[in-house]
Amino acid sequence: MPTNSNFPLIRMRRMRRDPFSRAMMRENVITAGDLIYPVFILDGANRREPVLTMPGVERVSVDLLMKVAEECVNLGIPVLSLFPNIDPSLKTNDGVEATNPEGLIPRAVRELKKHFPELGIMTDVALDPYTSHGQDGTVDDKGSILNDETTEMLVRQALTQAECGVDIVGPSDMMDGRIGAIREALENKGLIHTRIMAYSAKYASAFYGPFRDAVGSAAALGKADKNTYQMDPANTDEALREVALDIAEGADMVMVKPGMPYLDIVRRVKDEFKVPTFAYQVSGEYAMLKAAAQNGWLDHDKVMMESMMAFKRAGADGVLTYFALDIARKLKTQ
Ligand SMILES: NCC(=O)CCC(=O)O
Ligand SMILES: [Mg+2]
Repeated sequence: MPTNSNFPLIRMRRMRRDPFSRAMMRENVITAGDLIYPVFILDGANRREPVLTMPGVERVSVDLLMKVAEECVNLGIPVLSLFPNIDPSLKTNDGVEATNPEGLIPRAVRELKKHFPELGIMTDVALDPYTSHGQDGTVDDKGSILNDETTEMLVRQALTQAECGVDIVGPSDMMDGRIGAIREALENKGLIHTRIMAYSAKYASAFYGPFRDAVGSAAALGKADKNTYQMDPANTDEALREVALDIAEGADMVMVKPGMPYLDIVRRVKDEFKVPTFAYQVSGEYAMLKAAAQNGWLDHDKVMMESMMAFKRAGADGVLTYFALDIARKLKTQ
């Protein structure tokens, strides 16, 4: 026995013995209010297409999106986040379709706000669903992603979204200076209530693979990578610098992405800045858990809830997750 042990005065198992004492000492809880539900949408009416690499996830047309929104409201999920699958004929080098006020996302936002004014709506500010090459910005003839030209387009995209009533814009592109540029443009237009959730520490991750199938940018991107703007998975201090810059530029909330493999970053960001901090359990994380569960290798609901608890324990104030409906339904029956 080590000399500093107080055994048997201290028996850690005493408090774990019964459900009531486990409940008394539980440090974290999961609620529906922690969830943000990312939804893929496409043009047309009464259309739904399964995303084959994300079992249980579909792309839906705007009319069917209303049913999804209704379920979010009924389950107490506060925010729905929209991602578009854009018709290839509308894609260009500069992704200008992202600024079309009659485009898919603006139409969806107006429809949602008309029917569910109390539901928070978040939109992605990024050009990859709209570009012919699948990068998040304008590409020059040497293949470089142009920071400042891209930022101008992102500002126009964010204003288009804010003008049709979106509550939260989520710039996910990792261009330098875009949070400040978007915040200034929103203020200048009197759009002072539009919240910004900055994808501040977004890593160049292979866990995004299924998402690129879902929005239809995978084929265009091919074998290219996003290493010149998204972060190197080897770094942590750099994430803190990115977050500090986005807060200084006017972000209301910051995000770390991916989620489970980057919980160390979530914890460092929360400890350092004490601002609303979110994590994105990305498509590849979802696909891994779903595939293992489908094979009978993992218990679906248990790993889903445990992964959510891991985000809470790491300090996340909320999580964007494709499991959001499943988690909220489960909470309701518990
Ligand atoms: N801007 C949003 C994403 O890139 C999501 C990635 C994923 O779910 O894999
Ligand atoms: Mg940055």
